[in-house]
Amino acid sequence: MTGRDLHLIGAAATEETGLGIEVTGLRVRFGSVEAVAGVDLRVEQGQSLGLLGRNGAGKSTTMRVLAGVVPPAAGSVVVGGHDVRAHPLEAKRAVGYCPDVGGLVPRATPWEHLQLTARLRDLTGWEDRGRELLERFDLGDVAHRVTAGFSHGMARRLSVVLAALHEPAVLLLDEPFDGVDPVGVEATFEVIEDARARGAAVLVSTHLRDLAVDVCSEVAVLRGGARMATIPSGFMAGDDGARAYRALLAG
Ligand SMILES: Nc1ncnc2c1ncn2[C@@H]1O[C@H](COP(=O)(O)OP(=O)(O)OP(=O)(O)O)[C@@H](O)[C@H]1O
Repeated sequence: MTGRDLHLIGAAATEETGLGIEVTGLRVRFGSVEAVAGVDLRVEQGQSLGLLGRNGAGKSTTMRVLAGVVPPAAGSVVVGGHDVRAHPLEAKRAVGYCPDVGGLVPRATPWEHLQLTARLRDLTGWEDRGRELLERFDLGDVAHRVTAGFSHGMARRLSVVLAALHEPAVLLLDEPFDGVDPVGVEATFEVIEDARARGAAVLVSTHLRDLAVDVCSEVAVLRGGARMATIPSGFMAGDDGARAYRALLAG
């Protein structure tokens, strides 16, 4: 069975179970700032959606709600079939989350991060996959070096590895390409394609429109905390896509 076959099975399963990502009318407020002002998103199993928008558009806050880190003020958020408000633990279990910043323990090595992730998620028999992911992201040689001295790109790559380790039903990658070299970008593409092939829903927040177009079936554009449009990624490609994107940002 090929990855494409699995992908199609995943897509068919969505129609029956409604798993994936479903966000309706999401609102988040920090004091007087309305960070998210009514966002609707839907990502089917086996699909990947790119989240684009200017600084402060609400992308990371939306991601944090999906990951169970920030509570929604209003709206409905369902990940992997679990409502984040009604079933927060089940929702968190379904998700693999690469935050935009932080998340690593400076005194711990990549291998210790994997051990901690595995323990928190009650994983067994994860070691081969952990080793394979570290090699794929060119982190094998530093598997036992503390992360304190890691470059920004190395830390980004490890964060993607940790998000992907347990093969989550919902993969959330916030700025996974930021400062990452071509080897890391390629490895992240592979992780996204693998996730899609086994029927996971993937959400990728990035400022890199070209990479979003390459790896996502659709892109959603946020502006001022609200969703302006969700469109097939092909319409965002090339010079025409750049013009369309600028028009959506300008309103
Ligand atoms: N913890 C917080 N406290 C106060 N305001 C916040 C907090 N987190 C986010 N905000 C505000 O919410 C808005 C949306 O921020 P968010 O980080 O979600 O945007 P973003 O689209 O991810 O931006 P960027 O592309 O710069 O990462 C911004 O006005 C930001 O200042």
